[in-house]
Amino acid sequence: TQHSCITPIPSSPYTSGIPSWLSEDFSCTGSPQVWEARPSPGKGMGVFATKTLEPGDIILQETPVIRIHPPQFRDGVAYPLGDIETLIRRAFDALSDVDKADVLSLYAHTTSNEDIDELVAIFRSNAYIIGSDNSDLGLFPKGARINHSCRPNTSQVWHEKTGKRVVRAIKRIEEGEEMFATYIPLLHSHDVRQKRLRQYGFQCTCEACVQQRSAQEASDKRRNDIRNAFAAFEPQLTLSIPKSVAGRKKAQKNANASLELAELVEEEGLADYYAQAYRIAAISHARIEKWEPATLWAHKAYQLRLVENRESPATLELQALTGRFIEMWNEDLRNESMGQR
Ligand SMILES: C[S@@+](CC[C@H](N)C(=O)[O-])C[C@H]1O[C@@H](n2cnc3c(N)ncnc32)[C@H](O)[C@@H]1O
Repeated sequence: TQHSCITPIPSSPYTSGIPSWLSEDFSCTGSPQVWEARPSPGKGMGVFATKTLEPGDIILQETPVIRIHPPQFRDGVAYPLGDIETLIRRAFDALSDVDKADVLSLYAHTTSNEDIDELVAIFRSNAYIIGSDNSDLGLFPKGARINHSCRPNTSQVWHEKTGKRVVRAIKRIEEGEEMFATYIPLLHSHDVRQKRLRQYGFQCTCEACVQQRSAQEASDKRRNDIRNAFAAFEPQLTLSIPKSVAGRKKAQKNANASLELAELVEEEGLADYYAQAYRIAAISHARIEKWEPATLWAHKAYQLRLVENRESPATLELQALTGRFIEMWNEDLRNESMGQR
């Protein structure tokens, strides 16, 4: 039996196209359950690790018990819940008694002055956006027990092909530690995040939100700097190597800034953003023809994306970049050794 679920990362998969094992349907079978649901002080139920997990380990893979396609649903825009009541009710009625009981046991936040259908309230508190174009909503009774943190240690990816949502560790999680996901975008200040989370009916008491004021302010500044840096780097992420002196100087400055960005994201512990920062460091070093760091950063970003999804455009792009940078690095090494002869 297979006891761990770490996607194998080959040491040199970059040579030609997609390695055969990548196109196989990897699924983690026979792994023991690595989590348990139990009360989490101040947060209702929560999900806790029953063994120590490493980044990339699969925590659970789950098919939605209810999946609906609300018309005109747009990610990021509050949806009129009344309109989806019929869809939810119809899907619920078709469930087995066991599944119905599972759904009805989920937490539902309501305020005293609202008259809201129980199922709709359950959906509002627990449903995740899914679908290849983020156009559906899915209810996952096991994953729904994972509480929110503004410094999460898990992330989840929806796989349209398998119809499953895969939750993985993105940091080392010690046995007994609680697992957290994020319900909101995290590159915002404490106040903005709290406001967003109030829409879900709770005041966040995660480790990032209960820090002392000075630590809070430092964290706000880091998140703000990271968000600005991501935006500022966006137009610079091309592989063209600047020729002018001014262009080269700017590219050198950017390469240094990209290292600071990677450090900042790590310092803030926003593991969901590591791959994005590492990709920026990779491309920024390629633009100054520093092929060794370019390769190493691209490889780091590739490894993270690979675990998330083997076939996503982001993964394939990083695979190609790593291969290309390795070739350039090799050429440098060859030229160096010729020069020494
Ligand atoms: C998707 S459910 C998570 C599981 C839930 N704790 C339960 O008992 O089933 C979301 C609800 O959990 C609670 N919760 C999640 N994260 C929290 C946090 N960081 N701080 C306080 N409450 C939280 C809130 O009541 C929220 O509406």
